[in-house]
Amino acid sequence: MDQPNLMSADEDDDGLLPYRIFSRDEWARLRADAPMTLTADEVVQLQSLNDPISLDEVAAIYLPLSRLLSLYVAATQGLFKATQRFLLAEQQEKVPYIIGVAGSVAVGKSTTARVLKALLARWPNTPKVDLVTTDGFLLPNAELTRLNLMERKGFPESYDTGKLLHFLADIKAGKRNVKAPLYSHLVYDVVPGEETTVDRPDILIVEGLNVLQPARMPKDGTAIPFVSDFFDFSVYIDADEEDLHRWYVNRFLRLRHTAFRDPLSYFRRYAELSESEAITIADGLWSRINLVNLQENIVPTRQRASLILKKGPSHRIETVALRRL
Ligand SMILES: Nc1ncnc2c1ncn2[C@@H]1O[C@H](COP(=O)(O)OP(=O)(O)O)[C@@H](O)[C@H]1O
Ligand SMILES: CC(C)(COP(=O)(O)O)[C@@H](O)C(=O)NCCC(=O)O
Repeated sequence: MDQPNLMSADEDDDGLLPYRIFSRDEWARLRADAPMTLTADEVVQLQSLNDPISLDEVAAIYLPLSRLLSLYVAATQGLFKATQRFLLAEQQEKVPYIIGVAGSVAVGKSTTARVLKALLARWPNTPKVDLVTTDGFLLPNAELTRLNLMERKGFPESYDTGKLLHFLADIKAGKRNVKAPLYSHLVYDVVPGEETTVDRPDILIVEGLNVLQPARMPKDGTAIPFVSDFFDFSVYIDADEEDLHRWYVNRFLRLRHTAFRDPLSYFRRYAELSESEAITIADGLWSRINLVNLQENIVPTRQRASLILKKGPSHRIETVALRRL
């Protein structure tokens, strides 16, 4: 197989960042002999509204990634066994391998996470793969309103980060039946009393815009881990601001004809707006909240990811950057 062309001069702005950069074609070649385990129909089922993905995208981007992850998971299990041997410990059950998926609102994190989950679950050893989204760890709207944070939804202060850290610590400690709260995009709020249960999967995917963010440092010097301290691997989905803005507004316009018509929708009142009124509302939400959050709190975490997938204007991944170990 050809060696990928490593463009060292283009690796980063100042030559300091530890990534190998691949063009789409170079990365696609690294699929090697990984078999296609999804059908075109299954891929359509996995995609989100306004976030197209094709079988070609799965073959070129996600099968090489699945192959890389199968090698990394095996290596991590080897390291785990080595540590057990060093500690003269009884052979313990392996702990879940945790993969973080980060990126802007409307970049298509949910589609990526679902495609990854489906592919990993179809490895020959059929691992159990679970998926959790961090929006469940947002503070409920009532609490955000009380704290005057409704215009800061998705910002670091809008999450119960302590709860998320405890959740991840329990998973890594090998606990059974660990619960995570659930968020509804329809109702635009955390759903009281609804939970998802994570019961010792082989792999857990944790998706959310905040997953690579640093801890807010406590003044008393107590050590607080980063969410990503619990990750074995992380993916950042990247796209240009203009593309993200357009995808967000287009999705909002499409939701007017679908989800917003549901009586339970928080945005019910927007279903009847004219297109130009809807564009004004969506532009406002994007520029006041999601764009500011992207610039201040999400893009600065990009360089912490193990892998950066850079999308072009039609959601097609054009470049892949893999962190050097
Ligand atoms: N107001 C809404 N009503 C219903 N579904 C929504 C709404 N906003 C977003 N969604 C859906 O929620 C999911 C998550 O969206 P988002 O947090 O922007 O992440 P991403 O686009 O990166 O997956 C997507 O599947 C999207 O289509
Ligand atoms: C819930 C969100 C913060 C997204 O969280 P994610 O699932 O991407 O982690 C976002 O969809 C959101 O509601 N942003 C606030 C502004 C808006 O209504 O778009």
